[in-house]
Amino acid sequence: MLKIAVPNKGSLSEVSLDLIKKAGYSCKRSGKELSVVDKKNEIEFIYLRPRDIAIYVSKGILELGITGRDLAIDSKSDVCELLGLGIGRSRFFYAAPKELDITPEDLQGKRIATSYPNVVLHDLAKRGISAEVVELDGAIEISIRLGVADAIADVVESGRTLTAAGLKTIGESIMESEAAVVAKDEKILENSHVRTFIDRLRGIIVAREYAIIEYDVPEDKLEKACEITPGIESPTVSPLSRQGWMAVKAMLPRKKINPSIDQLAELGAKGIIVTQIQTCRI
Ligand SMILES: Nc1ncnc2c1ncn2[C@@H]1O[C@H](COP(=O)(O)OP(=O)(O)OP(=O)(O)O)[C@@H](O)[C@H]1O
Ligand SMILES: O=P(O)(O)OC[C@H]1O[C@H](OP(=O)(O)OP(=O)(O)O)[C@H](O)[C@@H]1O
Ligand SMILES: [Mg+2]
Repeated sequence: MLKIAVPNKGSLSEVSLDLIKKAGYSCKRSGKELSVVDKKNEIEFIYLRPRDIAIYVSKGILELGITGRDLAIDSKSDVCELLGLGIGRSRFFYAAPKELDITPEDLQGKRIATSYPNVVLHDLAKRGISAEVVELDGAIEISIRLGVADAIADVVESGRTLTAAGLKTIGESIMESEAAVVAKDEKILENSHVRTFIDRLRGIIVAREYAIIEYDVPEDKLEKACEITPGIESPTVSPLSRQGWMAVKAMLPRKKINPSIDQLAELGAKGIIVTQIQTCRI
């Protein structure tokens, strides 16, 4: 039976489990079970701390895992990413008290608090900076005020935690992260259950990024309309019973929905409808 590690807590847990559920798998725990078997799909979902997932996968103990790219890098485990999931997105920055006017190069000889020691040590080495890395488990932002560090390196999402602690980022982001499906290597794709799992998750991710747009348009405006909604391969075009009018249907990136509706309406399109996609295979 295929064994897949899923995050048991933290920022990635709920979003990953929701994605797996929408892809038609049953992985929901009723209590504190450490694993859930989906008999129908022959998969065992193992609940692990996201930080540990890449370790089990790299050793070949579990075939797949869902973890953060940054956590996998920091664990120094040898895993490859089969699919970025577009959830749990974050950036990783150095930060210091907002009144200090410093750059990462000024961190020489300083104490830097972080939960990602390997990421930070690697970045400091790249910059040729020697600094002390103070490893903490969480609440990193308060470590400067409490006197154990001069600067921090941490995950930033909205930036609200930094602002609340009177800190600001310094320098460019060191790393961008999202949740991803990881495996020991790509050979695992020879397993049909693995391919199905990846394809189904991809279906949900693509469905979240696209919508279906449908509208009617005068035949002489069809070419221009198809340029606005080119779809993936090409739009579906069918004649209306009303002479001189065509119906068009296409997939459209969500970000383009409103500007495209404006342009189509301007062109003379009527009955423009946009619907959500639940899942897809493109
Ligand atoms: N706002 C966020 N805070 C922390 N991690 C985030 C955030 N947004 C996305 N992530 C990602 O979630 C993963 C960290 O998850 P993890 O469960 O280890 O820590 P956490 O979410 O801080 O949970 P906790 O501190 O409660 O254990 C990383 O991949 C990180 O990039
Ligand atoms: O930019 P923001 O949206 O504010 O999010 C980033 C913050 O969230 C996380 O902390 P978390 O809440 O997990 O607490 P922790 O520090 O104890 O891990 C992370 O370590 C940052 O502190
Ligand atoms: Mg945290």
